[in-house]
Amino acid sequence: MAEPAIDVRGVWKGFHDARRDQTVIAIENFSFSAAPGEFICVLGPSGCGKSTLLRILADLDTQDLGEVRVNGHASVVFQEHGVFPWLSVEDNVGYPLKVRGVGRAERRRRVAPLLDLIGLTDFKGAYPHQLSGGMRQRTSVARALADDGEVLLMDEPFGALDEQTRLVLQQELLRIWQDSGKTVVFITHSVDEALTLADRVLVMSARPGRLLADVAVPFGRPRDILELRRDPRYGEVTYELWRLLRADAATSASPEEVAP
Ligand SMILES: Nc1ncnc2c1ncn2[C@@H]1O[C@H](COP(=O)(O)OP(=O)(O)OP(=O)(O)O)[C@@H](O)[C@H]1O
Repeated sequence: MAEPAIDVRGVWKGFHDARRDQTVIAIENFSFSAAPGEFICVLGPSGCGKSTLLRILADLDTQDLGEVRVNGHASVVFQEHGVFPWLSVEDNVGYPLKVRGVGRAERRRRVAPLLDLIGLTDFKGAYPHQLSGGMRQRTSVARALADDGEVLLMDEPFGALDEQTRLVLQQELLRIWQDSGKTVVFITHSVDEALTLADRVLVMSARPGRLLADVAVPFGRPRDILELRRDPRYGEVTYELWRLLRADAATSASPEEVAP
């Protein structure tokens, strides 16, 4: 069997809560692995530790316990504010190349097909404040593609967008991913988004984040994200994921959260 692209074993992570002078466990004994080219969605309620997990995978934070192996370079797309307001679209996308010392002419040459891919060629000279939210997120995705890691880590990249823009970008992401062979870890709190995109959905419990279930998504590829919703299995898996989340919410509410 091929070596996993990502291997996470028994990861724990806590943060010091200065107000209460105690440690809050954000991630509890979390393990999973991803095969090269697999699309994994991590689904869980707000505050369950999804971003923390992603930051650990991206090497932006370290776990307290456990092992994390990411094979190759990881590129990251954040939820919002992922683009530099003082750079044009073209310079935002080319930024990772600049950091590596790639000269201006070569950057332009490499960025051009990416701008084309995300449909922003006509806006390459625009600045983020002149763009819609969807265009900014496209820019973010293109920048991660310019960075060209074998692994793409995405932290709720479409969370702040309206439903229609979100669907368009999901379909685009699937198309780009399908041709790229990249391994993707995509964080979301949307059941629909997870089912639309993923090969496997890792369901996280409410804080502390534990792996509740690793659910295989039964739909083939390539996916038409509208047709998908007509598949009778769509309702079944949606129900299964909601059932897991609801059962966890019922058992994990802290006394102060359920107190009248
Ligand atoms: N730097 C930090 N210092 C202290 N506590 C933190 C820090 N980062 C995260 N936490 C805590 O860890 C827990 C998990 O946070 P995290 O941001 O990973 O959750 P999340 O699932 O990504 O949430 P959301 O879906 O709302 O973005 C939360 O209780 C949060 O308050």
